[in-house]
Parts: sequence; structure tokens; C-alpha cells
Amino acid sequence: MNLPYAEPFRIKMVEEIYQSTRAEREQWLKEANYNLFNLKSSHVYIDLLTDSGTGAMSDRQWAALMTGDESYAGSRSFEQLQNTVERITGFKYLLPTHQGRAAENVLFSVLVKEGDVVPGNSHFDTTKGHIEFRKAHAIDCTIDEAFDINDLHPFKGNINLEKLEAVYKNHPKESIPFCLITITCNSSGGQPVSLENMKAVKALSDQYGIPVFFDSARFAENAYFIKKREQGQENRSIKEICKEIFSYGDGMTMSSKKDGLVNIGGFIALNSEEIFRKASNFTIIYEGFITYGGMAGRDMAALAVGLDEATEFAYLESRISQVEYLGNKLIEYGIPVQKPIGGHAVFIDSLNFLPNVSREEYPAQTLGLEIYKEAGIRTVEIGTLLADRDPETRQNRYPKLELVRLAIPRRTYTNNHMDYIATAIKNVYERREEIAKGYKITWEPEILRHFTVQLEKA
Ligand SMILES: Cc1ncc(COP(=O)(O)O)c(/C=N/[C@@H](Cc2ccccc2)C(=O)O)c1O
Repeated sequence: MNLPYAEPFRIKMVEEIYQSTRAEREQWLKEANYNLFNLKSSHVYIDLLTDSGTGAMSDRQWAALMTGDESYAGSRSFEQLQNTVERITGFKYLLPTHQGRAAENVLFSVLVKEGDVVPGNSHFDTTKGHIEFRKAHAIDCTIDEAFDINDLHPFKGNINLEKLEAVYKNHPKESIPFCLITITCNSSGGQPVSLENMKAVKALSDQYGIPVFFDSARFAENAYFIKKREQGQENRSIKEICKEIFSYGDGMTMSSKKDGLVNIGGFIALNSEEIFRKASNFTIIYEGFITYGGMAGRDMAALAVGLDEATEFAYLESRISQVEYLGNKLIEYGIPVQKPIGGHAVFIDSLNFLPNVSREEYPAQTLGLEIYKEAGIRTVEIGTLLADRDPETRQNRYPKLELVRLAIPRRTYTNNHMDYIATAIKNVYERREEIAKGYKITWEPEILRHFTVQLEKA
């Protein structure tokens, strides 16, 4: 009999988590203005709000913390990180930042100006926010299959080359600073981009003289899907595939809080010395000197180890199998989810789940609140709230998919927790007809409203 899969690690430290009653949770939601970001972590039993910075570090990463070099300039830890980034990505120049959106802020301060357009697959919230904040426009060229949750296309993060070429033809080259490929594609459900598509995007972009950058938050998970799903890749190592991925780009931004396996950190990595020099000035203004950029030496040391661990097949097989385990349980219960299951999260289609809640009353947010009430599980809305209002018309932008994301932190929960989550969602699904009213906004900020929006029952 074949031996079953099991984690390639054992647990050496645990952190207590707390159960609560439904009555307590209903009160806490009211106090939180029905925004799950406002809950105290001690009021959350299983936290699926994000996979960003919420994973567990390894013993070797904790050991690396003790060796951190906190020198202001020329830190040994920076050198370790720089060598690791170059070895994995091939990019020569490195600028650390305190997290991913800081890397976007620095790089876009150099490359993005008012009136520009930035095509790509689906840009995620802070990335789009940093483009629109500069009065530029993000253009989503994702393949149409990505928006049919039942279509089993293996690479739903792919860019439609006709859509991309139309952008290149309809806008002057000077107003297209770069094409951005997000790997994996968070907004379409943690869906990967194939090597073939990356290669074709790079060739088309070279033809029009447009640079290509990667938003690389979950690049290792993308490489895993390439190895498992793309013809001819099955015998290559994750690290070999990563090197080829980045060979199709001119640079990258990175939120190390995901596939860096650390709790804080980000970076920019580039081949262009000119862009590096210009971005260095903004790093000094916004983040810190260019050999630490808002990160402590110890965090850079832990990140150097984390990047090596995150690009190992055994770890990725374990991490992604757990997400798939939860996704398959929900599919077994008949719950509408984005398929194939994403790399870092399971995404529930709230429009199919709650047909009686109108889009104007934020069905995905409504479902997330019901799941919390049911079992103390925190999720996040990836739908109209996250999509923000149109910068010009200030009208709600209704995305094709109205999703509740169950983001699974790395090396943190067991499959018992996955079973608990699946049962809780099944319970809500069985009473979905009773849920007919959603929520309305009582206050929201100008941009990136989903983090701080305040709501009340409609
Ligand atoms: C593809 C991609 N590119 C850049 C960044 C910015 O990186 P950073 O500034 O956060 O380090 C992110 C952040 N993604 C977080 C954001 C979030 C959303 C909801 C709840 C909590 C957090 C998430 O998906 O969970 C990302 O996904």
C-alpha cells in the first residue's frame, strides 16, 4: 500500500488559540463595524484573513535571527540576502523594503506617472492602489476562463495576448511603463501563470519595447504548479523553474511575507543599473539606507533562509496539498469554489452561495461575516469592497467574481482545522436561503477601502 503524504516537518512550538460563543461573536462584530479587520486576534479561533506574514518560521530561520548583522550600511545579512536573491532569481540588484507595498511604492515612484497604463493579469489591491494613487490605470488582461469558477484551465492566471497587444497598439509606448505579471494571480483565485505564457508575454513586450515586471509574492507556489501541470517540467527542480520564470522579466517586486516565509519584509530585484540607481533614492527617502530598506538585519537573515526553504518541492507539496485538501472537502459538500483550487487559498463564489443577497449589499462580505458568526473563523472579502470605487465616477466597481477567500497561513494549521473549517462552511451553506440581507457602508476611505471600511446591516 502506498504511504500517505505527510508534512516534511514536525512541530516544536505551539500558540494557544481560543474558542468563543456565537453571542460573543455577534457582539464583537457589531463593535468591529462589521469589518473583520477590526476584530481582535484573541476573538478569532482560526484566522484565514491572510497568508501574508502569518506563517510559521523554521528552526533554521529562528537561528538566523540570532546572527543578524544590524550594521546601518553593508550588513552581512544584506549580503546573504543579496546572494540568495541572485541565486534564485538571477537579478543582480537588490533593494530591501519593509514589505511588498513598500517595494511597489519605491519602484512605481520611478516608473509610473500620471496618465500611464499598466497592463497585466489581475493586479492585487495595493498594487492597483499604488498605480491609481499616481493617477495611472491598471488594465486587467487576464484570460476569460479565469472568471468561470468551473472551468478547469490549469493556468487561470495567464494573460490573454490579444488583450495585451490591444493595449500596446492603443497607447503610446511612453505611457506604458511596464507589463506586470502577478504570480500567482491573487485576485483570480491564487491561480498560476504558465512558463509558456510568460515567455509569450515577454516576446510580445520586447516587440513593443515594453519592460516586464513580476509581482512575485507567491512565485514559489507558481513554480510548483508549473512543475505539476506544465508539459516537460515534471523533472525540473523548483529552483530551476524559478530561474526560468524570472528570465522572462526585467525585474520584480516581492512581498516576502508570503513565499519568503517571514513575518515582515519585501524587496525589489532588478537587472537595470539605471532603475536601481533611481529607485535607490526613493528607498532612502521612504524606507532607509539601501542595504537594509526598512528591514532589520535579523529579518534579512531569516528571509535569506526562508527563500531557500520556500523553493523546495517537499515544502510546497505539503503547503499546497493542505489547501487542496480543504478545497476538495468544500467541493464534496457542493459549495461553489474557484477551481482548480488556488495555491494559497480557497475562494468561495458568494454570488452562487448567497443568491438572495444583492450585489449592492456586498454578498462576499455578508458570507464572511456569517462564517465568523458560525465558528470564529476569519476570512476576507475579495470582491466589490476590495475593488474600490472607480477613481473618476466614484461608483462601485463590480468585479466578475465576488469571492470569500480562505487564505491558509504557511506551516500553521493542521488538517483537523481544515475539517473544522469545511464543516462550519457546510453549516452556513445549509441555511443559505435564510440569509437574504447584506450590509451597507457607513464610512469608507478614498482608496484601499476594504482594510478600514465601516458597515451596518442593510
Ligand atoms: C499579489 C500581491 N502583491 C503585493 C501585495 C502587497 O504586499 P504587502 O505589502 O502586504 O507585503 C500583496 C498583499 N497581499 C495581502 C494583502 C491583504 C489582503 C487582505 C487582507 C490582508 C492582507 C493578501 O493577499 O493577503 C499581494 O497579495
